[in-house]
Amino acid sequence: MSEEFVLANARYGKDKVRVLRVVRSGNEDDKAGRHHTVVEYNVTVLLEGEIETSYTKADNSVVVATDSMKNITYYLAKVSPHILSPERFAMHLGTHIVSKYAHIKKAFITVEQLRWSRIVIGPNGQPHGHSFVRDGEDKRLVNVEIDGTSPSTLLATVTSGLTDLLVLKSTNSSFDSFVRDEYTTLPEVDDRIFSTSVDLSYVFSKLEIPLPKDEKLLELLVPESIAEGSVWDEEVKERTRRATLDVFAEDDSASVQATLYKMAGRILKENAGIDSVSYALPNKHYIPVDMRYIDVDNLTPAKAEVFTPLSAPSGLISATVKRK
Ligand SMILES: O=c1[nH]c(=O)c2[nH]c(=O)[nH]c2[nH]1
Repeated sequence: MSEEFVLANARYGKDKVRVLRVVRSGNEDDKAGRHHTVVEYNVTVLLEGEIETSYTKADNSVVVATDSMKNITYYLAKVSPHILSPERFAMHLGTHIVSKYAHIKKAFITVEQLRWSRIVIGPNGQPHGHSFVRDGEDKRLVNVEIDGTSPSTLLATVTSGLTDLLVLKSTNSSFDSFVRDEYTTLPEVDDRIFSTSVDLSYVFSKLEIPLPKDEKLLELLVPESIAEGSVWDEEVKERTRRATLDVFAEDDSASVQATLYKMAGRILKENAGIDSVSYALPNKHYIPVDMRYIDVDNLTPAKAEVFTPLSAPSGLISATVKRK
């Protein structure tokens, strides 16, 4: 009798592979001249392909162990010339796995990069050669999908962005003219605090990577097209973070929705290689304290100076903006 169910989809892999990589570029013999760069990544590797029988027939012959995925991640962290760019490293990892295992058709690589910024020392602000500071809880987040279903090329979809960028502005934010009915208790305000924790992601135009013929190259390094690709350069990261902060600070905000749309538009204007931009912006409410108990006006927007953060609930405003 045939079973009454089938495997609808399957994807598996390793999560939270934590890696810190030191890149040494100065004169190591001279303690004072040592110049290092560090990156810290949390990597997720997930695979799809001809792996059904591992679920349906207990057939482990199709299983690349998740432990091996962890080992490949460490190995490429050691040898990849792309380690300092999370986008390129993720592409290297994904293309390496899909081209090495014929029955693995797709790789989904996520790289979360934690902040380690160079410490600036002394009165003249000298960047230190090998000391770093966690100067923010925001993270860079990169998702790469490598599609190896076609025989001669790999198709890469690269999504990049940031999470947990906490911002607050203390004026130039209003919210009025919204629906008023029997459920409405929120007063209209021409001035309020606007605070959010920015989650931003943007999708680059798809990239075709021709499979290199040289086995060695495939084994060890990335296809040239990744190395040459310039669209993932640091400048894009800097421009998108800058656009987010600039627009947030400068906009005379009519709502989170309206500010979000302007941020996304600026990113699309400034970055030709980006096809669409998504934001998720929690509206982290700060409520003026009602001080009428002591006959003090702290509620009129212009007089509101003491606020209390509302940990929950928060609004959650999200949208994707794309080119026409
Ligand atoms: O900018 C805002 N957008 C909303 O949709 C909303 N809803 C709400 O209660 N406050 C706000 N603020």
